[in-house]
Amino acid sequence: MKTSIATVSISGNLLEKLDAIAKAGFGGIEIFEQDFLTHEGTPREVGQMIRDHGLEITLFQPFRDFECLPGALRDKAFDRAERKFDLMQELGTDLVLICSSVHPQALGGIERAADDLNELGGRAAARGLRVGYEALAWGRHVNDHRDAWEIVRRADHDNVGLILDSFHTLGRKLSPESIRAIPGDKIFFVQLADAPQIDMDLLYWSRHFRNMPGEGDLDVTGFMRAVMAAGYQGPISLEIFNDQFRGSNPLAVAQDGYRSLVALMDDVRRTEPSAAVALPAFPPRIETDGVAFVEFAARGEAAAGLGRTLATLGFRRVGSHRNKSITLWQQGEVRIAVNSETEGHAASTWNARGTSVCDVGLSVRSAADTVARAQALGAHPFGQPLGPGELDIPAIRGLGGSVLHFLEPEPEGAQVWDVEFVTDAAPQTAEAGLTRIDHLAQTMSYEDMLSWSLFYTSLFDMHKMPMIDVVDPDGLVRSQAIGTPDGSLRITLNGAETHRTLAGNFLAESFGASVQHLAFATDDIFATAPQLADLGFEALVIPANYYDDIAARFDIAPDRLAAMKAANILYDAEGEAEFFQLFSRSFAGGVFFEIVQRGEGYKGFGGPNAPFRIAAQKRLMRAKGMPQK
Ligand SMILES: O=C(O)c1ccc(O)c(O)c1
Ligand SMILES: [Mg+2]
Repeated sequence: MKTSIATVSISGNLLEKLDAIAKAGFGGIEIFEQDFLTHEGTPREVGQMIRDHGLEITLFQPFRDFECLPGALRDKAFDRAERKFDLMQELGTDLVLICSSVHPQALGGIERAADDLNELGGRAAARGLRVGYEALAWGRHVNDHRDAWEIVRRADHDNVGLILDSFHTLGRKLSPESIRAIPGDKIFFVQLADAPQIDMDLLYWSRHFRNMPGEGDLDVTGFMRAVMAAGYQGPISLEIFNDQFRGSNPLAVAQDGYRSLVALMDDVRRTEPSAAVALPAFPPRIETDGVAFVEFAARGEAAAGLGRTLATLGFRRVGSHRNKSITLWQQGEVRIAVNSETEGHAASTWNARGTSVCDVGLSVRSAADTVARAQALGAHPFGQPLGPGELDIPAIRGLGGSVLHFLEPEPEGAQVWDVEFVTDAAPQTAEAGLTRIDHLAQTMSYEDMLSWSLFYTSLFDMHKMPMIDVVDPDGLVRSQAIGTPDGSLRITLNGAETHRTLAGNFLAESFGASVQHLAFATDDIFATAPQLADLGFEALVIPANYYDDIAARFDIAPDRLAAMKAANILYDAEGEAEFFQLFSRSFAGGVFFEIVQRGEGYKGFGGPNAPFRIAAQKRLMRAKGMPQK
């Protein structure tokens, strides 16, 4: 599979872009004219520099306002094209993209456009070059790939072909199915982009909001299935105009692009089996059964404090590591490790971020398959030296310095706790009915949210839920939840735009840690709450106003409401499905725990309660004089 990306998709100068694109694994670039013009160096030198990076120039673009011009303007357009042909030959590329004209004087007419392209095809052929024609969604006369194809068909020249761009087709809500009937060898090039479904002017949407396939709401897979069914065998190229990406880390964006392309083409070959997709075999999206463990890096008094907090939540200290300074806490299926090592991954996390989650273990059917898919998508395996008797549990590096371990179902999966940990003789303390991890909440800067959701949804069988706004009194936090179809693993990704929000403050305080809270499930929060109180748990205090408000909004029996108020339990409902939650106080720069009772069919996370929770957390921070950015 020949992969390619338009230089306009990422930030930096040309050299920085090429370094990032080559490192991410792409085979070629669409050179956007401006990236070349602003570079110092002759076209020949630029071409050489690109090839020295192991990259091919798959396309030179864009050539604008070519077809259907009258009189002298038409002659001028052909002169311009000849000059660009000179340039292409110097650069070393044979294909130019002509996008449909937006020129105010462009005349319409399919035949006229076909004649112009036929003549241009002749001139290109004389130099061994080819011309591709693309319908811009906002083209003056041509704005539909079916019209562009009709023009190319009538131009009837071996050196003239069609260029398809998923955005222009899907953005205009055109069906891609007609593409199946186009001869594959007349499709010269394919550009891919996704976009969030927002109703706005097409040109503005395209130039600012495109994103990687899988990051938006368009059916790019359906589009590409039609293209492959047509027999297309050329480069598959990303052309992403996105304001955020233009200002982000070029390597991170290029790696996301590569990941999105590979995941997309894997989906295409699985759903369109007749299509010839030249991609090495790797396992399909991985099904996971949820979180097997969460590991904190913590030392000294903070580690002891974390242990005390876990005890007030009903966790029992069940063991300590044979060789390392790690304690293990358990309740129901929830396992939490507290790692105080001074070497290795936990130690480097602690050095960089202080007390924070350094590792998450997920339950999967095959850890080897999970690592194989992750590697195919560009992730790196993670390992560190094993001590005597330690098991080599497969792991990868996630985003933002995180590590993910993969554990297989018991009995094999249980081994690590039996083999590496010595059972503590600690007295059995009371549990509080916590059964499993309902969800993990990760915080990141707003601009990294798409990366994180793509990471999870391309590797695992997880789907995005609608994005919601969490209202912090000091700014909005965007929240994107993702989950497995059966809800066994749920993750909320919270994107903070300012350090003044609670989420942003956590990011600043923890120097970019990601897991900000863990939510534990209970089957009966009204039984759990008094048990927690007996254990000395201090819930986050929710003001009386909140309970007046939910009494007005929902039908809640008075004794139920009183019990909720007494235990600081918050409430939400989706139809008949109810949801209850309560929170711990924060520690370590803003980490906290949540306890939820999720009624059958409730899909959310208590979003409407977030402002109350955040305001209460901020009150506590102010009372304690904690730093607030
Ligand atoms: O926004 C544009 O002008 C533009 C240019 C070239 C393309 O291939 C495209 O899809 C859009
Ligand atoms: Mg395009």
